[in-house]
Amino acid sequence: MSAETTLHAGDRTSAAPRSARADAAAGPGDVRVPNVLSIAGSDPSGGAGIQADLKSIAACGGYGMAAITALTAQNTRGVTGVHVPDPAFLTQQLEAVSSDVRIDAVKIGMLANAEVIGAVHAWLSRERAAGRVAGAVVLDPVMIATSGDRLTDDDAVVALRSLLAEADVVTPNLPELAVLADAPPARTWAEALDQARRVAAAADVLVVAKGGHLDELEGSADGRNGDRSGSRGPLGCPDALVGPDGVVLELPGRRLETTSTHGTGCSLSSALATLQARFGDWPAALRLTKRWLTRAIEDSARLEVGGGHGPVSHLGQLWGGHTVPDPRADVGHWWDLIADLRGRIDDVWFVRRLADGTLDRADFEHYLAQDSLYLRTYSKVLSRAAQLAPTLEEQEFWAHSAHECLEVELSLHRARLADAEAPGVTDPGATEPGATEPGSTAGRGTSEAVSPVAAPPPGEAAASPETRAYLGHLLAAAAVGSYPVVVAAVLPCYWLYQDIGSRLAAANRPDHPYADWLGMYSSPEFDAATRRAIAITQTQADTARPAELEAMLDAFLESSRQEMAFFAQRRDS
Ligand SMILES: Nc1ncnc2c1ncn2[C@@H]1O[C@H](COP(=O)(O)OP(=O)(O)OP(=O)(O)O)[C@@H](O)[C@H]1O
Ligand SMILES: Cc1ncc(CO)c(N)n1
Repeated sequence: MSAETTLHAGDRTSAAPRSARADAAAGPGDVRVPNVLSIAGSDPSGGAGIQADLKSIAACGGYGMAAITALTAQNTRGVTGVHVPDPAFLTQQLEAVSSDVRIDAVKIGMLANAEVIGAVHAWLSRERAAGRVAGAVVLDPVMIATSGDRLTDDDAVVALRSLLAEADVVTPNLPELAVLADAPPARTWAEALDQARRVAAAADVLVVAKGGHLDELEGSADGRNGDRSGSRGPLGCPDALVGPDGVVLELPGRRLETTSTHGTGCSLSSALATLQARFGDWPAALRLTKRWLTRAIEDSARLEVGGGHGPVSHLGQLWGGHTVPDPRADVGHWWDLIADLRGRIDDVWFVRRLADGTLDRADFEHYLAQDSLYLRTYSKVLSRAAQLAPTLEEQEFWAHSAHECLEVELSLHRARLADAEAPGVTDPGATEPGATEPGSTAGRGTSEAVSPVAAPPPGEAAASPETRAYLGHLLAAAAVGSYPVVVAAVLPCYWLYQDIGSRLAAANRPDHPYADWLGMYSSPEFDAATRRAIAITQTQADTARPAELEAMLDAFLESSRQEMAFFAQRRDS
């Protein structure tokens, strides 16, 4: 493992993408285009080998180079011949590249025999020592093609094991993993993960365990591998990043019903090398790689190539208007970026006291009054989303949410007016007649179950500076933001509430002073609305250009900060 990667290996455990705010600037225009060298065999049918690598590198935003280790005669049905040029000529190719071009990442694929492995090993050690190969090395220990044909001599395995130590990441499929672990093929996904950990520890590398071959495991013929993959349900296709201490990142995946998986291993390893070079972080790179590859497999349906195991559509996402893989286009990455903030919300005095039942009634009422003001305007911003929505279905979703918000606000308002007429009714357990039903789907639809609260002065409560600041941000998005920006701005109000709500609901107990209210804090309807808002935002991010993505992420992060400040506000502020 190189010094460079050992450094990043520190990130293994934190799994924290380097792309904290500034580094999230990941558009093709913002990030240096890495020079990525593939050292691999040729597949003339274009789906695997260097052909797949060059397409994958390009699709992921890198400049691709290729030194050819072997020429295969193959197509989607199988391999009919292999020609291995003199390893000295491979060395000549490699030196031609490294003597001239800065190499930001290396992907190593098919190495047909021990001599070829030796040539690559010698070149790599030399060039790394000289500082001419500074980037990470991803080794795909190719042994057998998808068609079942062998691509590597048996005696090459020993040499391949010694090359592992030069790599930063190794990407074996399940049969190859067993060979590297010198063990019988894993019978379960858990066993595969354990083999991966042992290989990682022995060679001090990271191992990507791939689930592509899970369906071939003994007993998987029924189409389910629940106990085998550690998850119930239909046969999945998980991948995992495993280090010497165990799993660093496990990515569940859907298993796509397709025969177009020729070259998926080549594509995965070269995409991973490229995205790691762009973002400097293995977990983030693997997440992006998996997302990209899954779609490339889906897009294979558009190709008509051969009659066997067809290739994936490497460039289909670009043809369809999507961006080059960019963490900013992954709403899950946005959520990761606010992990610190999320961690701190639970410690905000208001949330802590709400959870443990020590929240002062006057503080609770202040919060409800501000929430009521907030919801009135938030509803207008949701209406703006409805106005901009590109489909009837999305328009309906936002309009419905806007309506729910008003219902909640009106019930709060009525509750306070009723209390103003009947002062002294402060039993927190009582229920306000006419309050809306639990399970509102509004973005902040959590206040409808408000029990009669001590009456504030009739009329309007003044908006606090925090309420004003949050609404100012949302109104600005509504006034001049595009649909993608508006949906990104309203999202934290759903997502953070849903997240906190589930923890608050868990903290509830029958004698809690705000038991009714906490009980309403999470509901299946609100969960569903949150999922829908996330999905809509993700769809917009999928096709957003870099500048738009930046604006979406900005809007999301600012709303998240405002949510935090809203919770943290004090009565006398
Ligand atoms: N049917 C599928 N649906 C979804 N993802 C898949 C499917 N088959 C393979 N993959 C994904 O493709 C990648 C390669 O996995 P696999 O285990 O097939 O590697 P491989 O055998 O080295 O590939 P190759 O076909 O190039 O030899 C992994 O990310 C895996 O999850
Ligand atoms: C050249 C080449 N490399 C790797 C693979 C594995 O998919 C293949 N089929 N062909």
